[in-house]
Amino acid sequence: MSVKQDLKLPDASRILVVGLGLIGGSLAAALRAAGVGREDGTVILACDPNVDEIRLGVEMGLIDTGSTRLADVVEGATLVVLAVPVLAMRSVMGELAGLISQLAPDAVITDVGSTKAAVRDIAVEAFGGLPPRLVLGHPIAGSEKSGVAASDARLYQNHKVILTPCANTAEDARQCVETLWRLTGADVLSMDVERHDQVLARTSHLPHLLAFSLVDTLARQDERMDIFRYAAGGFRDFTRIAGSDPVMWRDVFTANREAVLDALDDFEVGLKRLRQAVAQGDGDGMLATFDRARHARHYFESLLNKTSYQAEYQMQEPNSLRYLVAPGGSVSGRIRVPGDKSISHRSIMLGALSEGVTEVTGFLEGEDSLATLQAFREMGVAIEGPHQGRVVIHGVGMHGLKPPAGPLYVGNAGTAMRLFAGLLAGQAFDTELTGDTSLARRPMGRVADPLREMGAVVETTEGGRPPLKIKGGQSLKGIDYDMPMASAQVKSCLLLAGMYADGETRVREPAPTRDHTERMLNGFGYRVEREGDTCWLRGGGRLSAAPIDVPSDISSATFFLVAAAITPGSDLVLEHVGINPTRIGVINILQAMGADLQLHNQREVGGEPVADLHIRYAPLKGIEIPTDQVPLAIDEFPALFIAAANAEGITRLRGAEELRVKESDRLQSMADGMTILGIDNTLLDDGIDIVGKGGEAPNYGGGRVQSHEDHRIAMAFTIAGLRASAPIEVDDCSNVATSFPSFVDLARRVGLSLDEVREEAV
Ligand SMILES: O=C(O)C1=C[C@@H](OP(=O)(O)O)[C@@H](O)[C@H](O)C1
Ligand SMILES: C=C(OP(=O)(O)O)C(=O)O
Repeated sequence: MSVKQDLKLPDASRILVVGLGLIGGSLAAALRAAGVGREDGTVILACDPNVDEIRLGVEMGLIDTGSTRLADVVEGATLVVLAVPVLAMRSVMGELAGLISQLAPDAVITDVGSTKAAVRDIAVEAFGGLPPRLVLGHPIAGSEKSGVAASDARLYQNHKVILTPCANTAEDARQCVETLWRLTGADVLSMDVERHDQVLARTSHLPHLLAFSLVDTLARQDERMDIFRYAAGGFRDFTRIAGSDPVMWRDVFTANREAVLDALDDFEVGLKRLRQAVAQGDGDGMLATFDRARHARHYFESLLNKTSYQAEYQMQEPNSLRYLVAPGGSVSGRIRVPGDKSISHRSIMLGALSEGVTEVTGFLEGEDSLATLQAFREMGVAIEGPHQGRVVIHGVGMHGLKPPAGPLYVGNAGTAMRLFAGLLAGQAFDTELTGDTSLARRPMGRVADPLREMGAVVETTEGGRPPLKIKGGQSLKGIDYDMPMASAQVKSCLLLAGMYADGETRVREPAPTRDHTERMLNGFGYRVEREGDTCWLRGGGRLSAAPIDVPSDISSATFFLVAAAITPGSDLVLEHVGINPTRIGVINILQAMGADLQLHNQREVGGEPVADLHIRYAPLKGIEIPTDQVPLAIDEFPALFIAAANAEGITRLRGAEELRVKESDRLQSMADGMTILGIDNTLLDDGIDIVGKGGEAPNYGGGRVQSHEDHRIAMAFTIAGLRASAPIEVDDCSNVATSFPSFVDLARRVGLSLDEVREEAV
């Protein structure tokens, strides 16, 4: 479902298109198709040096009238669109500047040039400064065809238009140009002029240059007839754009010379590397490049098509997926939730650093673990998949990673950033780790400080926040570290750095935390010892590839355990769930509350215990959560709070201040949402008291709650719908894809009544 703003240009506009070619003509055609002109009295005019183009434009019904002379058509124009090649802009703007007094008083001017700094500089020269009502723009659409005859009303539909407003650009003028383009069906976004030119040099100008060059090179060769006669789809796909307008492209390369040369230099480095791999028959080198490219293309395509959560942050658009949960129902069936997130991250990390090939099954194809996978591809590791949870990692050994070309983006994943910090501190090259807005708020001093004690050079921003800049080539030494908080991420970070350090790295934890890193290191032949609350390893070892079967994530299973536990009539089996003793706090807590939860078919897969969990509804009672269970259930509390809201009596949680530094402040986010639903709660610094009514009637009302960029908050309030008296709406739910991409499907399959609403940013 999509909610579209009612788009409208002011009545009786006079839109003047200067340059009636493919771009200007298609704009006019799209405006006509959107009804502009017929009902609202808007006139569309054009100016073009070619009288035939004007005549054709009128015949095609695109424009009302036109002229070859600007002076004939400027009178009273409210919106002027300069759709001429970049280098023609100088004379057109110069002429327009002389006629400016004839435009309507608040007239807006915009352009469609493919490079923006050059157009801005021309405007400054022509108008003696940048007019506040000039909004520079660039529709990213085109075709190898040219001329008004090729106009296409759908040319801009679902394409991007980039506006590059400057500091003095009037906001109402920008809005007017945005409306103009949105009427054509385009997505409009803004960036600054310089960034636009850099980005376009790489994504548009460079590919055009390559296509022109390839076709020209082949066309000069003797056997050219044969080459073109037998050209297959690949040649056609690659060279389609070599049929584009030469004048326009000459202008683009002239106007954006520096950025294009930078892009070309980078390309030449990559091409040389690939040439060398081909010359030396370096199959692994080729595979690494092709595989990285193939997946990068897929990854970025999903970002651009906005099928992914990260897209919303990278494109700087608000998170706009809302869940609508109908009240009531019950859950039943037999399901398998996706693979464990913690183990999935680690499988890629250790697989990449191993000698040999690691095959992973059950890998979580969620955005957090995919970000880890992508980061290793960017460091030269060949990784096949994921395909239905299967990933094959061609390990490069402890010292085989290559410097990435830019910052490594790990999205929403705290685990990725903290574990990477340790691993990258031991590399020979510099790196930078960045993440989304939620991750940018999370504390990284907890890893940066002990890493510095080990001799690492790690820079954070103020308050120890991301991005992290890690200097390579440092010699690390082992430390004996007493962790101030119970954190598996800090422990794992130090163990990973410890592999690159001199001597022993020892970590003492104040309470047991998940031990997947230790188990997997041992499974890969890297010895980690433990005595009581301390574990340690010695630097300088090696990892040998080993197969990994990732069990289902108990943290994802939790949402359905709680759903069944609170809903009369429920009976559900969750298959193949990881029940590592450091993760089973949720089982212990639910059982202590009176849940009818049994473990069947207990077995071990790849060093991790698993079981099928069978849960049936039984009345729950409020309890004091034992503090030793807190680290063992740390990610499960949002869902457990919903269990508490349906239990009889008060549930008290203490010693859980770590919840405040997750994807959101989970104590606050849950308290806010519960208050909206009418669930009685008292928030403390390190915990919360929740008063549940028990019984089988609805225990609270409905309402609209926020996820605060936190997947677990979103899912917790979704299952709350089962016992609400009215619908619950949960805002900001795209982040669910970070850990549980199939959540909605599975929720519906077991019996929740749940709709997804996607809203366009307004
Ligand atoms: O090591 C891990 O995979 C994780 C450790 C926990 O974080 P902390 O180490 O910050 O407690 C947990 O909350 C996170 O979801 C995953
Ligand atoms: C805290 C979580 O993950 P991370 O720290 O990796 O962002 C989580 O998944 O609940």
